[in-house]
Amino acid sequence: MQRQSDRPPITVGILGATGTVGQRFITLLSVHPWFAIHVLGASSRSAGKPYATAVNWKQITPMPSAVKDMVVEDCKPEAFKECGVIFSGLDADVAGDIEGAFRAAELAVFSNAKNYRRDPHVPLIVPLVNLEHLSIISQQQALHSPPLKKGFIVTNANCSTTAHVIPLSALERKFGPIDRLMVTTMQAISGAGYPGVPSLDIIDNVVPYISGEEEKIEWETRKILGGTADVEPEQLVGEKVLQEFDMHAHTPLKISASCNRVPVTVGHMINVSVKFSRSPPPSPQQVCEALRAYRPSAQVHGCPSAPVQAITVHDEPDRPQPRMDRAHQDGAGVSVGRVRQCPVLDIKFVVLADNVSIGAATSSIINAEYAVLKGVVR
Ligand SMILES: NC(=O)C1=CN([C@@H]2O[C@H](COP(=O)(O)OP(=O)(O)OC[C@H]3O[C@@H](n4cnc5c(N)ncnc54)[C@H](OP(=O)(O)O)[C@@H]3O)[C@@H](O)[C@H]2O)C=CC1
Ligand SMILES: N[C@@H](CC(=O)OP(=O)(O)O)C(=O)O
Repeated sequence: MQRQSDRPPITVGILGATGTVGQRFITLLSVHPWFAIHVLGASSRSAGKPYATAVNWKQITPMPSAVKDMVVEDCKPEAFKECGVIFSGLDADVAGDIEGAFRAAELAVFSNAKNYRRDPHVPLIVPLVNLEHLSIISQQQALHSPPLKKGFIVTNANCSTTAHVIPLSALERKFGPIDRLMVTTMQAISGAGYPGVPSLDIIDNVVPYISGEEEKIEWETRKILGGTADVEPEQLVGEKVLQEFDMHAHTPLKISASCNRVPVTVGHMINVSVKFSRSPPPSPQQVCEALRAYRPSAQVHGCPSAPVQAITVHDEPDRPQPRMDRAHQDGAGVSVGRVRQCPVLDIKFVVLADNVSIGAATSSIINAEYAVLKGVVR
């Protein structure tokens, strides 16, 4: 079989290319071994302008020269019809209609937006956790009217959900199901896009509310770790495939999330406390060993953007910290620290993830890499 690295690059389009996530897509894809940026799309405010004029570039690396003169397109499928893959960093207010139209036009869409995450026939994939859920794409295509041959939508999760399900997946694979879970987030300002939270609201402050976030984290965690949780029975066409991976089919996961916005630019930190179904629970040392040994299928299958180490475990008592640890491995993995016994549940720890990289763009890219390896992108 011919390897992807021996083939011509796959042309890709980026929707929402001027935004926080779109800019990270450009940074990562401009040096990608398989994908080549072909078209950039954004709102009518940006369309028709050269990318360098339309965008307010906020990455710490310079804008890649190859995109500077590309003229930004409206997000209409015709301009993207040559693309093998579409990455979407669209504002959720418009992502539903636009991504739906791209799918109907037989385009393969990898989305960061929340709009389709709860659809039972759309995979919600954190690539260091549940790449196997990609297998429900064929059902999504079959159910579309008319049935689709190449078009589909794959979503990745909320950035906080992504951060904590990675260590949770490592623990469940080693020690069996988690029974219950409390998470408290400290979310960076960049999570709200640009310009995001007004400076007068966030400097010298913590805001203990992010609209819709707690419900999303609770629901998404159950869909990712529990396969089909909360899906109405009549919608369960994807059930058969997902149940195979569902550790919670008979032991529903109980989860409570509390979300806070903190004055950090990039990097979501989450305090996690877990109770395992099994008794006695693993010790903190066993937990650290399981986290360090975790090797998700993105690594096993050789996805080029997968981090070498999925979970970096810190022994220092005051790590991870956003400023010091978010850039580790280009933000493609997560960092865990302060693994210790919890006197109320079993074990508690803190996890840090770059919300724009593994929390968004990097996840989409690894999902697409895996889809290429599996022949789903044609
Ligand atoms: N930031 C983060 O950490 C994360 C974000 N997400 C999700 O990713 C998506 C993008 O987020 P983010 O980059 O932060 O958002 P931004 O607000 O920074 O960017 C939004 C993008 O959408 C485009 N857009 C807005 N309106 C329209 C329209 N009517 N038609 C076409 N394009 C439009 C904007 O183009 P223009 O510049 O022309 O207005 C811009 O490119 C959102 O759905 C968000 O919820 C998910 C995980 C993490
Ligand atoms: N709401 C998240 C980022 C985000 O956009 O999430 P979602 O894609 O789930 O709407 C944050 O503010 O940090």
